[in-house]
Amino acid sequence: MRDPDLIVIGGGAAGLGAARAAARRGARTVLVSDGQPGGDCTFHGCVPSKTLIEAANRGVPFGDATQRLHDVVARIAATENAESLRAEGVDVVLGKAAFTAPGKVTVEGTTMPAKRAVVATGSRPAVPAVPGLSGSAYLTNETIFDLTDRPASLVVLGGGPIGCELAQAFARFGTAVTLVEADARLLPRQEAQASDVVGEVLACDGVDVRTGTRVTGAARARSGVRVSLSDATTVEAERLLVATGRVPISDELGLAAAGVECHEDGRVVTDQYLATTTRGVYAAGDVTGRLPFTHAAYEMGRLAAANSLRRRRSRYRPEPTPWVTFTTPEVAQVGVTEDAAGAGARVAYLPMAEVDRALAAGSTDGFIKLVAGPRRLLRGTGGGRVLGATIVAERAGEMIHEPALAMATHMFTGRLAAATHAYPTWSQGVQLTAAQFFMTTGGRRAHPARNRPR
Ligand SMILES: Cc1cc2nc3c(=O)[nH]c(=O)nc-3n(C[C@H](O)[C@H](O)[C@H](O)COP(=O)(O)OP(=O)(O)OC[C@H]3O[C@@H](n4cnc5c(N)ncnc54)[C@H](O)[C@@H]3O)c2cc1C
Ligand SMILES: NC(=O)c1ccc[n+]([C@@H]2O[C@H](COP(=O)([O-])OP(=O)(O)OC[C@H]3O[C@@H](n4cnc5c(N)ncnc54)[C@H](O)[C@@H]3O)[C@@H](O)[C@H]2O)c1
Repeated sequence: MRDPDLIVIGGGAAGLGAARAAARRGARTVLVSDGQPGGDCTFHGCVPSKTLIEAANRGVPFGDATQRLHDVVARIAATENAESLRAEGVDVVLGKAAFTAPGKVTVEGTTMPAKRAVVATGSRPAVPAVPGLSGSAYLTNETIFDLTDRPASLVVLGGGPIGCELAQAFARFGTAVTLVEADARLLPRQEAQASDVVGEVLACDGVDVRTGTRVTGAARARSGVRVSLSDATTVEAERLLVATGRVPISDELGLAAAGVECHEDGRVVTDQYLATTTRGVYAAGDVTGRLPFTHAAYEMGRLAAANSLRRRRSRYRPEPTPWVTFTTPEVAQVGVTEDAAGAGARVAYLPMAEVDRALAAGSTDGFIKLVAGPRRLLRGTGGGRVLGATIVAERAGEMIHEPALAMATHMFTGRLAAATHAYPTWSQGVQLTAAQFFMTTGGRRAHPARNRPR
């Protein structure tokens, strides 16, 4: 076989994005993956978690839900397997890759020349150093989707997206769930008001939410596991799920041998073109520590591969990338939050209780918040360009794409306000919110952003 033009290491979303983009450009592309292509998203992340969440919301019993989960994973994995990738022009090598020198990659004892490479090795669960935890048979996202029987009780460590999504899903299946979060609020990376709504709905679902609380110890107990908390209480449950963040997979890759530098916490150092510190080597996805989402990983992979193969490179622009936490209601965000908005920014806010469709659906938890820059032509009145949005609503994951498109196209809020939206849709709430940059509507008007310290 002739030498590859590009070697992609890792078969998750970032690796798939990179390999497909390179093959489409006619480059001889080799994808090295130490498991079936698909990565975390397909096998241990988005796909199984969203299948489980949908089943829980529709009242499907746990046993049927896990069967459905395996079917859905298999169907999606079949679109990404070695055979289908070969049909797209990508050669797949199954095995663990490592750099042995600049321009050289070894896979299971065979060395390949790698004048261009994309590192897309993803991340693994971060497990806190808590006495007794390692012996407590804890679950992570790599094992929880293999459960066949519903646990009667579950302690979830970590109130980020994984913790909140799965705590609610298991509570809806009938498991008694305790959710422990070290920060003062759930989903600490999102708007504080979003955390409040999610805390309230989880409590309504029967989840025992303990924020501002750390785990100080864990031990096996007759019921399963006993967890000691920093507030001097203990919780016993059948199972324990650790969902306390991620660590990039950059060790055991021989990156130092290739001159590729990493930050202290393992993130591969990349510049605005996703280039690493070694010429010809790019990185994409979770391993970079940039936006930790499937669609962002895929886009980074696509761009990294294109940049490695062409002279005129493009910058990676993360700002208009939306993300969604799939609780009920969903929490969706793009761009800046009110707290992070700069001077001159204005904010429009609308509770879902004032959106007719939400009233009709009897699903009024949540709000829409739009952040816009200054509009100098209108002397600061009116809305400038859309800088960010947070939407908490039953269908927030669908609604966020309008503000995301506005950001991607540098749109002014006036266009959102002026475009006729169908009545009565959830998205009409976005139009009503945007209108507040121009007039008082329903007694509400956009206000200067309040930058609150966290
Ligand atoms: C429970 C859960 C739910 C999630 N839900 C969502 C969601 O709803 N929406 C969303 O956008 N994101 C979600 N995410 C995040 C998303 O899964 C990740 O951001 C995404 O998978 C990152 O893709 P990646 O390609 O960077 O890494 P990965 O998917 O981790 O892929 C990396 C691949 O590289 C392989 N690899 C590692 N080292 C080597 C080596 N030396 N040689 C060869 N191969 C190697 C790994 O085995 C893996 O297959 C979720 C994550 C979790 C854990
Ligand atoms: N819908 C989605 O897009 C989605 C869903 C799930 C996961 N993900 C991604 O997967 C990654 C992992 O998710 P995650 O929720 O594990 O990570 P995370 O880092 O977002 O959240 C982890 C949470 O655990 C808390 N924590 C850390 N140590 C703790 C301890 N000892 N005790 C109690 N709490 C502790 C942190 O304060 C944090 O709130 C994230 O990057 C996330 O964006 C995305």
